[in-house]
Amino acid sequence: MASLLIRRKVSSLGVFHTLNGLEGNMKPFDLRCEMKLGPLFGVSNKIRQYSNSSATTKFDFTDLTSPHTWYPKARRKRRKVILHMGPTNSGKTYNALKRLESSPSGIYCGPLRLLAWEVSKRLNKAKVPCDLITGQEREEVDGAKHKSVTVEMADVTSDYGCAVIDEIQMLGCKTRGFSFTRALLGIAADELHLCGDAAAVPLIQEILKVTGDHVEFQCYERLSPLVPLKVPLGPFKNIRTGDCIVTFSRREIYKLKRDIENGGKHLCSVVYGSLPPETRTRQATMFNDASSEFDVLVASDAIGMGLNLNISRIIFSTMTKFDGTEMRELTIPEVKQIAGRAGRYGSKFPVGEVTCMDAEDLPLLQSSLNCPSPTLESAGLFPTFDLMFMYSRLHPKSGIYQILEHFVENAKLSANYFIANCEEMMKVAAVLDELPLGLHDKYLFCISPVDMNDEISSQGLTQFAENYARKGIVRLREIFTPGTLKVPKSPAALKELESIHKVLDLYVWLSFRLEESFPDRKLASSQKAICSLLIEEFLERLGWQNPRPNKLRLQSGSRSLLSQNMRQYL
Ligand SMILES: Nc1ncnc2c1ncn2[C@@H]1O[C@H](COP(=O)(O)OP(=O)(O)OP(=O)(O)O)[C@@H](O)[C@H]1O
Ligand SMILES: [Mg+2]
Repeated sequence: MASLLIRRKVSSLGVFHTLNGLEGNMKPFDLRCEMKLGPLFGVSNKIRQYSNSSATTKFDFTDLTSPHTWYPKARRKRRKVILHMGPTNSGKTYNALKRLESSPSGIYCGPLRLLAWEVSKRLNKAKVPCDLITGQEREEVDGAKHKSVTVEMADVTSDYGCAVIDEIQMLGCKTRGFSFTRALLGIAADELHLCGDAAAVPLIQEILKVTGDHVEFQCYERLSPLVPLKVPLGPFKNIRTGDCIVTFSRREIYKLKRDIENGGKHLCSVVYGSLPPETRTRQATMFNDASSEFDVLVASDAIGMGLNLNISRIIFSTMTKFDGTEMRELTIPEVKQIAGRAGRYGSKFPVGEVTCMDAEDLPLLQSSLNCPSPTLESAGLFPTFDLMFMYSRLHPKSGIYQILEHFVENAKLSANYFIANCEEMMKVAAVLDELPLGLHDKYLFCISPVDMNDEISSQGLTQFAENYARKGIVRLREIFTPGTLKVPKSPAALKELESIHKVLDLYVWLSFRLEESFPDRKLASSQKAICSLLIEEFLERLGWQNPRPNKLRLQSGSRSLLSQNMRQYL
């Protein structure tokens, strides 16, 4: 590992990567939304007084049965909630965005950075100034009254004319669901548009019974047909322009890319979860661009939600995926979401097709497409920091690990909710409890976008937390030497560069929350940009192995462009 001076020895990186399509930065919400209450991220005086008083002993902080009361600003409104429900590619998001565009102020909350990016671009193009805000990005536009954000960044402290929560069925997700619940209960908008699968309707109705909101429905039908094919793909020579091959392991993605490119007819863009978001965006853009030679996409389910790509046919290379614990078959919603990327209305391909590489998988594909998604039973929930803080006042000896464990084991919930899976946070908590940090700092590190299954990423977090605890200031150069990044020469080196990108990304994330203690955001951002350009250069070089002279010429042209792009960062 050239550039990261992580103290402990990093063993070889044999971790099996799951590509579950979730954004790397999609850790739980940004505290500051709730935390405008006081200087130290909002542990307000009111709460301090309250938590010092004898009332704390009588109050059960693990009682999470009325989460709608956590958001007084939203509760002061009688929101008009419009449920846009229907299958993929039916215009749900399109119609909700039309309302957003025409409102004097608004916020779009999406599950993916790519979607937030697409929406901010669209609004700005329509002359509606719109900020883009994700965990690690703040692109502010002069005079903007609109924001496009990843759902974890949903703002529950401001007033909006209109809000959109896209892919609302994600509130049933074990790890990220609670951020959707928070946005659903907490956004103070006159109009709240919820887009998603009809499987979420009964649950949303139940949840909103206690908020006093007015609920309306708009049901949608697919705008263009999706045809499940009766035959599998067959040999790779049957691949054609506009195809997207879906697989769930990083290794398979690169193998497929190479196999297809070796055929000499196509170049492949790739999109998967652990690629830097900006690289994913550029790879998707390149595939979407008819004038680019990258006419085939090889992707994980990172493309599976809401995105509008020029895909004519989805080909499942497998119908099973490793979900972090075990290999399992794809669920009905997963199959529908992924298949729904083919033949988007208004794209180059008016009819979408879907098939598998393996004939044995066709029956599962067919049955999944024909079945309705199972109705959602409950939504994710997670205690606010204030509740944890008050609980900690009663149990001053408990570390954050014990506090989290206590909430997970003892939280009282109504039937509409389940407590979020916070195993990842608890892995971080175990490390942090060794350090002399306050509860809030620990909480902040716990919700940061670290990937604890990635050794480099988790050691980056440990070093940031240790240096922060020791000195109160963390200089990037203490663990990173700028100028040492290189184009990866092997898949292992590529993976390492992706991990380095994650550490730099973590630094940027922390710098937005602990500005004075993490002062090198500019340097971290520029090194991040170099990482993603080097990764892209590696991806393009894979393409050059292709024995097509005309493509070679084109690619070397784009390489010099890439080098120029890099020079501005170096
Ligand atoms: N009335 C319309 N006029 C023009 N284009 C439209 C219209 N409705 C939808 N579209 C286009 O059709 C495509 C699919 O629409 P949209 O993204 O809203 O579907 P969706 O139902 O949200 O799909 P998903 O469930 O996959 O998110 C988009 O490119 C959108 O711009
Ligand atoms: Mg949509």
